[in-house]
Amino acid sequence: MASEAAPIESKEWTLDPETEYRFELDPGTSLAIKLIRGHAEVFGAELAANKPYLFGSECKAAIFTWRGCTIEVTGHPSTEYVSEETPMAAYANLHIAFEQMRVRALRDLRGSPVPDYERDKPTDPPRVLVLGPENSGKTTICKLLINYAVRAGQGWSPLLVNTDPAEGGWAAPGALSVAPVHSPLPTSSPASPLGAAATSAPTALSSNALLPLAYWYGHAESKRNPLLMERIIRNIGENIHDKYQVDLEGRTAGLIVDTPSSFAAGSGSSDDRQKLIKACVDAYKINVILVVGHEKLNVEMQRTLSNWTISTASAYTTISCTRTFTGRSSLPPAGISSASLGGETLSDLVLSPSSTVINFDDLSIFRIGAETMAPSSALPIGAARAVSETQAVPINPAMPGSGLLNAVLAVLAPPVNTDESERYDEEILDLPISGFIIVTNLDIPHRKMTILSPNQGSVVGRTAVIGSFEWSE
Ligand SMILES: Nc1ncnc2c1ncn2[C@@H]1O[C@H](COP(=O)(O)OP(=O)(O)OP(=O)(O)O)[C@@H](O)[C@H]1O
Repeated sequence: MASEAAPIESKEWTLDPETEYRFELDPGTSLAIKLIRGHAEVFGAELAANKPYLFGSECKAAIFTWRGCTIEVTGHPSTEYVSEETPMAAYANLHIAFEQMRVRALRDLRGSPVPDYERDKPTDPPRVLVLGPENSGKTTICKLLINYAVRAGQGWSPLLVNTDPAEGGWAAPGALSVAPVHSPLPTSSPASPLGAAATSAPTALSSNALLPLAYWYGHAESKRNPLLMERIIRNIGENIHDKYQVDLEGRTAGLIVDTPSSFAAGSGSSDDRQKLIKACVDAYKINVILVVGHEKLNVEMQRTLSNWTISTASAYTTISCTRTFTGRSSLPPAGISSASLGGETLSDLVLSPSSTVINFDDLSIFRIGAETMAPSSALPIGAARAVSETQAVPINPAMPGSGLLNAVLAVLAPPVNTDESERYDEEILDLPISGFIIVTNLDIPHRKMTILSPNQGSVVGRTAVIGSFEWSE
């Protein structure tokens, strides 16, 4: 029998007010952090005292304290140090400004008296678009501002919109999503930067309160199919609009939109980039653009979108993070038997995907656009595409080279309206995701395929869409 690993020694760190303990983890290692004295937070989510929090999967994060604290760290991070230079004071100021906007919006909605000094101030809640280069800390700022809003004690549930398909928000990479956030979002692993949600986590979790609405884009890069990206951005916007029509108070909490780094710069066409930024501005009625660490983009935004408040936040330069499909749970360092990972008890985090064999005809599978798609600007003048970017092309699993083996597919929700006369050609683009499957085996002679799914529900009769993500163990 293998002997248990010897407990790893713990180290105490005493942090002065407004400083942070930063760490980075190597692959396969984990770290447990316990708050011993004082108050501390990780990207805006408060740590409870005397409870070990587990970090894994090459996580890179910081424990910040406003008033000083002592933490106990168990594990061997590849880098650890205390930084006195943090952008937190600037972020807190932003939060205060947004909080005032929310209060004014709610006061206006309820018809409450307005103090004289506030009479000329706008009454729109903050609808913030966060732009910036790769690893500049965009997702972190979104999370922090959302966490401060939900902690304000006013009952706000701001919407967090994720338009970064490489990240996938609460769904799998390739998805764009939105969810109202009711409680602080945890940090534990770069594989699930926003924590788990009902659609991606085991059923026992408290984070199941988070119910995102997600659409399938299917690729990591926005330049692959900007037209489809734009359509999904607008679809999410329409859903938000519909929600706000029936939830007038909910609207006053505002929203925060995380974007991919390709919106700030990149190898794609700058026209497409500008179009996608404008699609976000229109679809989410953005009134604040927050540019993270990108002076040139800040100036460009001021020029093109002169009516908005543009703020620049200082960037945190980072190493790149590996992201995985499911965000497997990390094992705690030796000596730590119970800990919380991303706000959840470790024992609740065992995923149990189910494998099923289905007939080829049980599922209708499509690809949106052609498999390889040159941008429209690269086509010869006058040339038309054989397959348009938003055309749903059926895939026959019996055809060799279908690309289905090991592919990640999004299973779409059935159309709400089943009236045949209401159907339209591109309807498939407007259906949200209801789950994911991976094709693990194709048996062409018997016209059967094996699928692996995190959900137990049947997919028979459903529509699934392939993208460019492949599953690998
Ligand atoms: N103050 C900090 N101390 C330590 N790590 C940090 C700090 N701020 C952010 N990070 C880490 O840096 C990494 C990159 O940050 P983040 O994901 O927010 O950047 P991003 O701009 O959204 O990245 P991408 O371009 O991939 O979308 C994350 O792992 C995050 O946890």
